[in-house]
Amino acid sequence: MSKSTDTNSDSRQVQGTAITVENASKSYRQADGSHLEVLRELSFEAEPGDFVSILGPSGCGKSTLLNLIADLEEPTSGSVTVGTDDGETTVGFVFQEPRLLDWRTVRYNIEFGLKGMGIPESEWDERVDRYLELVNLSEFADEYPQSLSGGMKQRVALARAMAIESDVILMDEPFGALDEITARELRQDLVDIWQQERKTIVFVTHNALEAAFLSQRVLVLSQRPARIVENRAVEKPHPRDLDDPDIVEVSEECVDVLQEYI
Ligand SMILES: Nc1ncnc2c1ncn2[C@@H]1O[C@H](COP(=O)(O)OP(=O)(O)OP(=O)(O)O)[C@@H](O)[C@H]1O
Repeated sequence: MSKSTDTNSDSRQVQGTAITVENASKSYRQADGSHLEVLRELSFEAEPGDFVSILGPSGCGKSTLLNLIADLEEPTSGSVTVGTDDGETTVGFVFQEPRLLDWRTVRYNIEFGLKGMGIPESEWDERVDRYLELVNLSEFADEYPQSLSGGMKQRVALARAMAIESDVILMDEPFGALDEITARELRQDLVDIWQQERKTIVFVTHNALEAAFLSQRVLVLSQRPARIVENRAVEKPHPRDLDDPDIVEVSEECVDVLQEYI
């Protein structure tokens, strides 16, 4: 895992890993033998500890891009490198649905992720306690998910992803199913956690304002076959407000580009 210190205003000890995507394309073979071209020659880089959002129309290939970064799928051409070519890297995923085991406690749900990653049992208690504290759920460790609100469940999912201490966290519309007030709270919490942990985060969303608020960089994808039609740095340091004119301006620019390429 690479460690370095960055120079921007969100500087903390950086824990994450770089991502390099070079001319990556992805096509799927369909039942009738034809090919569905989903991603076309995408190139971008994320520095260790960056927060990058991917914004794009429905079905353009955002989840496919996350799968390439997670090494769950191979690009048809081009390359996707997380960390160095030879190093082992780990990724944590957070999805739109929290995907918790409802019949198991919050603590067990996080331990289950640790077990899956081969983390020694002797470390589980410390990790679970630490990451539940980070998401403000310490007192809910022994509760079952059905007694938690949607926002709390999503916090557990975030703690589970963080607890494996992966190099990269991939988030696929994690707040898309939450009401706006809860989503606002979680966005701020995510920024706070990111500033403390400085993992590399790639965050998929349909919401341009969310992307502008959270990230250091917003990549806008076109309709399929998706290309990167905007690669926009967001210079404003955190803490940010959703209604800050600089953030709103970035979001409006991204929406304009989206509209052009839909
Ligand atoms: N394994 C697969 N085999 C065949 N086609 C696939 C496969 N995975 C994804 N696709 C197709 O690729 C396209 C892009 O899917 P993907 O889920 O990446 O889009 P998305 O931008 O994440 O969508 P949404 O915004 O609706 O979440 C879709 O047409 C989908 O049907």
